[in-house]
Amino acid sequence: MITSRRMAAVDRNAAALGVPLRVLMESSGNAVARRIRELTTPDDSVALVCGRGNNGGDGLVAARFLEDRDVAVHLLGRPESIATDIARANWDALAAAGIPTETVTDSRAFALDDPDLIVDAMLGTGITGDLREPEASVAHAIDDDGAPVLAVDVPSGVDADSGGAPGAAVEADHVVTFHDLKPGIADHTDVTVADIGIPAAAEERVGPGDVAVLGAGGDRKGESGRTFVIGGGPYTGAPALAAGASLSAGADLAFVACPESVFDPIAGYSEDLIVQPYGADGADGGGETDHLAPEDVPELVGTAEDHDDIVILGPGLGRHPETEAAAAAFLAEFSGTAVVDADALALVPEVDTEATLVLTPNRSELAELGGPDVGDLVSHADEIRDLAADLGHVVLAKGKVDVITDGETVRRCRAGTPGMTVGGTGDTLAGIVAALLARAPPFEAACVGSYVNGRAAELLDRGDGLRATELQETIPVALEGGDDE
Ligand SMILES: NC(=O)C1=CN([C@@H]2O[C@H](COP(=O)(O)OP(=O)(O)OC[C@H]3O[C@@H](n4cnc5c(N)ncnc54)[C@H](O)[C@@H]3O)[C@@H](O)[C@H]2O)[C@@H](O)CC1
Ligand SMILES: [K+]
Repeated sequence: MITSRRMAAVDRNAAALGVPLRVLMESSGNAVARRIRELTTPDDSVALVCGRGNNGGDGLVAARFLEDRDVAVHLLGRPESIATDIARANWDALAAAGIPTETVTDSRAFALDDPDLIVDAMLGTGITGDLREPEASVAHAIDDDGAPVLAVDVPSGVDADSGGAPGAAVEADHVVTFHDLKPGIADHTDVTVADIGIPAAAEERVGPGDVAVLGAGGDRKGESGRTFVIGGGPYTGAPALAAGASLSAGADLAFVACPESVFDPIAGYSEDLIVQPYGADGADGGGETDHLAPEDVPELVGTAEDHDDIVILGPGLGRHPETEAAAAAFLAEFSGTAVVDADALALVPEVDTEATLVLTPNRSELAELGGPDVGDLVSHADEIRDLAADLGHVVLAKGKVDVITDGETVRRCRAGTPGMTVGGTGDTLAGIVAALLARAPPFEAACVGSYVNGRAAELLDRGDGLRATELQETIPVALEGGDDE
């Protein structure tokens, strides 16, 4: 089953893999023609009613494959108003081949010549709102005719996702849909799902299509979030990189909560970051602390939850026993959304948490979480999926090829360059994922985050000389979908 939004991502990914929509439409139209042959005898007449979008384009291609048959092509609207280049090219191809066509500019002039089968190629997944004219009147005319109806992709007027048909809609006897079943027609009695040659990698690999549909339909659609990095102590660069990358990926504000001892260097990196020191008086009131400790936790949880911040827990925290106890206490008490990275990861299996987490382990951290200790993540993807299911969190395992899983679905992401082995690219990834968590569900944020981080490195074109700080320049370009492969 596939939603229209996911289908839009997949067809864009297919194009990036060298299989453009024009090629897919050829397969779709061919599949429709094959089903028409199954449903009719050579002497039967077929009326193809085509809209001005790509659903109509499928019908026009089908007509070309049925040149030997008694076929009438009705285009709803003037040829100049055909909405897509591919559909128009297929209209021109019919004309060039001398296949007779008819344009319907007024629904009152629409007449069927007693066909044995009507093909509804008016509208597919591109419908918005109720059927307008002339489509609404033509839908009634099709129903009134009484001939059997074959719908292309979905019956026109029916929402492919919900199955709802608020206004007029075609009642189809048969449906040919493409690539995968659409939820809105799952209960239809005669649906043929046609394989149109979309490569499996277009679904399994994260690609530009996933970026293109991001945010449309997410849980927290349209919101730009605040990122709250809890990190730093023994290290100072990691939390600053994570916070900076999250700003580049669209967060409105990025805070870093760090021990007082490292306030100065972290605050000195960038005027864009808001640095909030904790533990100024030390655990026992005697001097500043240099690490996260359990007594800092209630205030951090309170701050993050009060502002609905997306937390990044871990970058540069180190492994002081008090820090580990504090990170575990944070996870136990926090009920919001967080990316857990670096030293904080090892604590996740020990803690019961209500928080929604995206875990971003590298190879050794994955092994510490209970996952496989391997370089080739892809051939151990099932184990990583099972780990994510056991933990109940999204896992983004970082490797040459990243493996991302919510415990059910597994995707992989090959974006990136060899130069990304440089320190800090894991921190930028955590920052990007945090920013995306404000606008998309966790699995989607993790998938797209992996792609955007890798793509940002590709766009820099630095080879081995990559620096993680530079990614902040190209993250926005990668997120815009600029320079699609
Ligand atoms: N996504 C894919 O991978 C593929 C899609 N294909 C086809 O492309 C279709 C989607 O094409 P499009 O996105 O061009 O969309 P459609 O062809 O479904 O509809 C778009 C057209 O309908 C008009 N329209 C929208 N709402 C309307 C309404 N309520 N009343 C009247 N007119 C309305 C628009 O102005 C536009 O001209 C799919 O259903 C499928 O048939 C296939 O060709 C190949 C593969
Ligand atoms: K249709």
